[in-house]
This record gives sequence, C-alpha cells and structure tokens, in this order.
Amino acid sequence: MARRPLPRILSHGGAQLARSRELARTAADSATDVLHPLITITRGLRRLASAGRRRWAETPKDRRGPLLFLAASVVLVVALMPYGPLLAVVTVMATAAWQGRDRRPKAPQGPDPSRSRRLKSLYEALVPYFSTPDDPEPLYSHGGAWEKAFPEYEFDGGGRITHLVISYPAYFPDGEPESRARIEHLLAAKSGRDREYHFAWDEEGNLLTLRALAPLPADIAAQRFVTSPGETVLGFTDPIRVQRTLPLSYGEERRDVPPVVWRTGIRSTAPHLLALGQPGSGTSTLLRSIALQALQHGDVMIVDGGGTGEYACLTGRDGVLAVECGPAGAAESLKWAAQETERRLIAVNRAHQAGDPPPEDTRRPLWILLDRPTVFTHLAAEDGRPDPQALLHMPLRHGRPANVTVVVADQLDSLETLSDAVRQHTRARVVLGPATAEQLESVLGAPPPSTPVDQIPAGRGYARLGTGPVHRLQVPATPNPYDDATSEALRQAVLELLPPRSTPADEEARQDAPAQEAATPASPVRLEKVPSDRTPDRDAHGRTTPAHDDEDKLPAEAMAASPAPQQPQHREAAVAESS
Ligand SMILES: Nc1ncnc2c1ncn2[C@@H]1O[C@H](COP(=O)(O)OP(=O)(O)OP(=O)(O)O)[C@@H](O)[C@H]1O
Repeated sequence: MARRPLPRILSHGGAQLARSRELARTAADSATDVLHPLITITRGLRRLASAGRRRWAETPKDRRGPLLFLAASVVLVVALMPYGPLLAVVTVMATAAWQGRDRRPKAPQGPDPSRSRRLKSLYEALVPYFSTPDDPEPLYSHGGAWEKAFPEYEFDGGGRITHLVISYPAYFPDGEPESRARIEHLLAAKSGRDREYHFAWDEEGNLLTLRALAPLPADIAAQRFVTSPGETVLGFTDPIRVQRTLPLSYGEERRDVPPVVWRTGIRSTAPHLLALGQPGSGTSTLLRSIALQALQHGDVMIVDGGGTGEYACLTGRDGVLAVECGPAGAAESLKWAAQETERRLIAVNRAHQAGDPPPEDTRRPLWILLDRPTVFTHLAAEDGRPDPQALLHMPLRHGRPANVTVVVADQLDSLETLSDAVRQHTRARVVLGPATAEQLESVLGAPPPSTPVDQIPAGRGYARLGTGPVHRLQVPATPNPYDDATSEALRQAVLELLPPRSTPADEEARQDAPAQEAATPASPVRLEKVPSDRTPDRDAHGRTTPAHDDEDKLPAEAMAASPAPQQPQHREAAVAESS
C-alpha cells in the first residue's frame, strides 16, 4: 500500500523529530491496515446511497408510487423469509464492498525499463566482488535479482542514479580501504564519471550508500565572511558533514553555503596549515584568501618562492609586515619571525608565572605565509647556505601559545623537500587540483569520502583539519587583481578587501640596490611593514619600520634567551646606507 503523506508539521521537522515522525508514520500505516475493510464498505455504502438518490431523482413523479410499492413489497418478503434479514445484510455488505473497492489504476511497481536495465547492469558488475562460490545463498549471482540487493534507489530527471543503497554480504572485507576503493571506483565509473559521489559504509548493517554530489559552487567571489576572530574560511563544502552555513552574496543574490572554517590561535588543535597541489591548482589563491582574512585582526608576513608577484597587491598595506620574494630577504624575515615567536613565548610564560594575563604585545596574531618555500631550499643548497625552512621550527613548534600561525603552500611533488617540522606541525591540510588516491591519503592522512571528477576546476580539492573528517573544498575566487586575465568584478572584490596603504612602498631603496637585486634569482618586492596597532620606529633614514616590541621592556632573562629581533627590513636599510 502506498504511504500516505504526513501532515506538514511532521514531515518538516528537524533531525530530532525523525524518530517521532517514523513512529507516527508506522502507527498511521497500522491503523490504515486494520480499518481497511471498514473503510472500503463505508465507501461502498456511500456510493450505493448516492446511486439510489440519483435513480430516485431521475424517476418521473408518476412512477415513484409504484416503485415505492415494489420496494416495500421486496422488503416485506425478505423480512418474512427465514434468514431473510441476515441474507439481506450480507448481500448489501458484499455489494458495498464491491462498489467501495479502490478503482484507481495501480502505480507501476519498480522503475521503468531503462532504469531497471541500469540497476541490473550495476548489479551484474558487482557480482565478482560480492559473491563467493562457497556461499549457499548468494545475494549476488549472475542473472540474480537486483531488487534484493538494492533496497533503495533514486534517479534524476535524466534517468541517472542519484541515490542508491546497496546491500552486501557480511563476508565482504568492508574494513579494508583497498576493497572499499575498488567498489567505489566501479560504482563511480558505472554511474557517470562526470559527477562526484559520496560513499557511506555502514559496516554494522552491511549497507553501502552512494549519493551523487551536486557540484560545489565555483562562483563564490572573495568577500567579508561572517566569522569570529580566530576563524578563517578556507572555502566551501557540501552540507553532508557541515551543519553551519555562512550568508554569502552572489552579486545581488544572497545564499547560505556551508563553509570549511579553520580555527587558529591558542586553543586550536590544528594551528598551522599545509596546502599542496599541482601547478595552477589554486594554492596561491588560497594563500591570498587567507591573507585577506588574517589582515582583519593580525599582521601578515609573506615569503613567496614562486616569484611571480602573486602577492604584490598586499605590498605596503597596513598589517603586511613583508612580502619577500628573494632568498636573502626570505631568510631574514623568517629569522625575525623565529625570534619574534621566541620573544612572545617568553613574555607569555613570564606573565603566566606572575599570574598576569598575556601581555598586549603578544596577543595580535602574526601570520607567516610561505608560497613554495622549497624553491629557497634548493637555492640555499646550491649556494651552500642553511635551509631557510629550518627557521620555521620555532614558529611551528611554539607558535600556538604565541599567537603565531604558519601557512605553507607548495607543489605536491615537493612534499619530500618540505622539512620534517613543516610536515609534523601542519595538522590542517589542503590538497587542491588533480591528485592520486595515494597522494591524497598521504597528505590528508585519510582517504576522501568522495570520488574525484575527471575535470577539476581551479580551487577545488579537499581539506582536513586535524583528525576531523575530510571535506570537499572550493576555495573562493581571490585572484591577483594585478593580473590582466582577472575579470573586473573579481578585481574589485579583492581590491575592496585590501587594507589601506598608510606608508608608501620603499621604491627608492629598490631602485638604489641593483647589485643586490641582481644577486637574487627572484627579485624581492620591497615593502614597508607597519603593524597597524603599534607605533612605528624610525630607522637611520627616517623611514618607518615595524615597531617590534621595545627591547628595553623585555625582562633580562628574556633578553638573554631571545636575541634582539632583527627586523625584516634591515636588509633594505643596509642597501640604502651603502648607496
Ligand atoms: N578558487 C578559485 N576560483 C577561481 N579561479 C581560481 C581559483 N583558484 C585559482 N584560480 C585560477 O587558477 C589559476 C591558477 O591559480 P593559482 O596561481 O592560485 O595557482 P597555483 O597553484 O598557485 O599555481 P602556481 O603554483 O603555478 O602559481 C589562476 O588563473 C586563478 O585565477
């Protein structure tokens, strides 16, 4: 019997109503089953009565008297006959039951022939994986019944499977990733490779649920996201695992989309991030998106080994301490970052020991963003200099209590060149663009729950925060506004998010140092670095430099443990002095 729709209040409740809804539905179904004969007879009596009324109305007035007399005679004869009344009641009930039967044409059972063929072929393809010759009653056998194996299925308007529950035998090794991967690969291939599929294995119930995922929106432009301090939106995902949504604007339109939010700071369980991808997969775009969000509440230092000016738009902006593209500048900036982390750590520890809150000058988040640091590693090895990645050890290991966050982006094939500290301490992971299942698992630490599509758009990939689930990810479009290929709308969106430029870029120093610039393979972009919430210092030339915490205020032991911070711009000051 077809299930009756429930009242709206029961069919649109939240997750907590699901159980009550199922109970109500079961009770309604049972009551309908028990009362079904009564309902049929009542409906038949109603139809007989209305047929009688119609007949009476159609009978001409002069013939109504004889008709009434005939009916009364029949009633009298029946009443006088032995068992007459009983027989009359039985006859009326039988007639009513016949008249009251459900005359609606029966809905066709099962899917239409083309859909049945699709399910049948899927079933046949699964037979080698879900059967064994020793099974006396195989659920899967060539020419067997797919209906028992697929208890639930749904198709879209084009006749393609969108949802399928697959029952499999208990002896299938569903705990082995390789066995699962074989089945998932097969199902994705048979259901259409141009879509992504989510697989949920219910090992207790021996059920596998396949769901075709709608493509993630690729048209989300950079914008101010509604987040708290310490939260960074890496991108957007589907609502299967993420309940929270963010209101986003698409031009005039507004939509709520589930985000992948990364929490940083002292309570974070994944305080540093590593993003990997093939060239052109969108890791620089991700870093730019993170930088624009980080600048709302903190200071940012960028070390760019790519040398293509991807971060030039950030140069000289409030809160941007440095954008370094050359090996010497990168090494100096990282050295300063390590010393600053150490200084903050000592200051925080002293405050803890004294029972005071952390000092104000340790609270503003410091972000160290590195794009392709392995380029500098190669250059340093060639020149016989120490690997600048070694300087990341302090911020990575001790950055969390010091409010220092490190984000590293590099290419997938450089994973081995990244230092142990980077690989150990970056517990938030992102992989963008095409990647093999092995690469995904080695970077994320777990296989993604969905199959990839053949054509992956830029900025699409997977994210995993600590030991959490692997999420599908689409990074918001945050292009380089100085790139000619960037559309005007996206350029404006990024420009609007940039902090103001309160100090002019130090063009003079750059022009005056041709010798030093030529010595560096990727010429550095010179930047002024002025944390917006601090009073800048002045160097020998009267230029502003980051007002790092006044060394005089540091405790004696902190000074002993922490060498005086060597500010990132010292290289440029030296260049200016020599000119
Ligand atoms: N999330 C995104 N949405 C839309 N377009 C994107 C996105 N991410 C990247 N792109 C586009 O893809 C191209 C490459 O992006 P990007 O430079 O960020 O990649 P990459 O991984 O850093 O590559 P490379 O290392 O070669 O510089 C750019 O044209 C960029 O605009």
